[in-house]
Amino acid sequence: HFQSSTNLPPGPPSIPIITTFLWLRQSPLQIESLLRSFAAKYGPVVTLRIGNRPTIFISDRSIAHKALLQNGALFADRPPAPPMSKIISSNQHNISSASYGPLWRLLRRNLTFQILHPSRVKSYNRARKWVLDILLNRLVSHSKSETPVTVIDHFHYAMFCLLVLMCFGDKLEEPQIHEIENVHRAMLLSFRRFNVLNFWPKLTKILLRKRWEAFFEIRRNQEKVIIPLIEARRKANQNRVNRESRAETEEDFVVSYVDTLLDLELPDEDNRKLTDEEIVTICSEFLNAGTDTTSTALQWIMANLVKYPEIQHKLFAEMKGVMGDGTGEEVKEEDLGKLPYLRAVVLEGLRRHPPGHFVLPHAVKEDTVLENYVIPKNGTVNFMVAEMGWDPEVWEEPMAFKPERFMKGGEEEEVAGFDITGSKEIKMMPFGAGRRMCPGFGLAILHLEYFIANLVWRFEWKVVEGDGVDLSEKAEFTVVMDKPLKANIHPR
Ligand code: HEM
Repeated sequence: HFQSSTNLPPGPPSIPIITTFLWLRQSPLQIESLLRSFAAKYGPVVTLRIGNRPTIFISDRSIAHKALLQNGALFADRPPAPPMSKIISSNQHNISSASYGPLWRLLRRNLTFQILHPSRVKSYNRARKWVLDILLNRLVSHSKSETPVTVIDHFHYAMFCLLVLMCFGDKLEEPQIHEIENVHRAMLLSFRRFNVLNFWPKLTKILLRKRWEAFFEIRRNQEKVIIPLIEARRKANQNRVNRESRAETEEDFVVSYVDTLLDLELPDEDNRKLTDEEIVTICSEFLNAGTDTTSTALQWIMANLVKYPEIQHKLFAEMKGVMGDGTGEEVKEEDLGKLPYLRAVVLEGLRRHPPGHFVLPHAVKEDTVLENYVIPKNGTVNFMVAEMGWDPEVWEEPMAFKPERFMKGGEEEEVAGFDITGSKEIKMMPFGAGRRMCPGFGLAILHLEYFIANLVWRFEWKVVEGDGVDLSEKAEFTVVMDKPLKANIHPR
């Protein structure tokens, strides 16, 4: 039908400004259940109008595969940033918001090849050990009090430390890390409050002038804390002729993300260098992208290990098989590859409790046909991550937590063969899929495995009698536990 091939995907009729109000007032989880009911009514590709852009949601994994993998280049763009995000992203000069083009490619390649390359990731092992010791010491001193420990703040801090050390060099001390954390937290906490500024900037610049000022103040504070750190790396680097030779001469010199950003030249902008403000933006993207996501996943997984002691026991037994009886020692990174059940626990955690229930908004550069619908270039496209991983056609009892799915005899290929990038078929997509897929997925899995292994190796995690483990969700920056995990921990 010619008619249907020029149509937007179906969706509820709406008066734009009302949907926008609803969008702002409802919690994202309410939106998600609303979307589920729309999908039941209108099918797997649905249009909503938010602001003045048609927003399209895709809930079906094979359509997602068609869009993100088979037509990857068409669906790899991002929509223009709304006013507030434009400021936070230095006018879309970071990886997650840059439009699909040379700047995005440069920044993404820099992260992938300079920082996330396995040999470079290895060079951060001292940082990981340092942070693990901080975390374990905090837990050991807590366990002496014999009261339940609420873990999320500890997990969050540990992940944040790790990324700060990768970002600014591993010579920072805890007080400096706290300072960086404070300015970032201020920005994240205020997101909801500032969201309204995105929709009616002209109006809100007058009506909500104080709110705009508060927002600028938070951004300035962030720059005040981060720019001196950038300056310090710049000075340190000026003394060297060649960083690689320096790495050889100074045994403990570790290349940081900032170092690599200082070297970049922007191909589209007369090969200029990044400004300090842009570097602040890109560093803060790095810290934000990897902290809440990973610590949320860690909390969900530990919650399931507390709730299902038999799974925890099986995991401990697997480690014992590799480590022998040497309790007290840590599980080393080299050992992680010998622990398939550990990997299965992590994958199952990411499937059942993906930290983000949506990817970041995508866009197409040209009107594009998908499933006989037109995806318009002035629109936004999103994918329902959680739905994809809960498809009963792929997963038996999709809402159950069963790492055995990923082991021999389970419904999936074994962990070693499981393709989290979904290149042939999308069965879950906690990291997205295709060209915009999370570049940090390998690092995230390493961090999860390393911490889960050591947390379980060092302590037995037990449910708090009478409290249980409540797996209800709450949407914040990521989808977190509504009742944060509390557990009793006993040194093994
Ligand atoms: C469990 C942890 C993590 C999860 C679940 C996660 C998930 C995601 C998702 C769903 C996206 C959006 C994909 C899309 O728009 O199609 C994304 C993008 C991104 N993530 Fe992650 N992520 C995690 C950890 C990390 C880490 C550790 C880093 C940094 C090293 C990172 C850096 C990024 C960046 C830079 C992007 C933007 C990619 C682009 O637009 O090209 N993430 N992530």
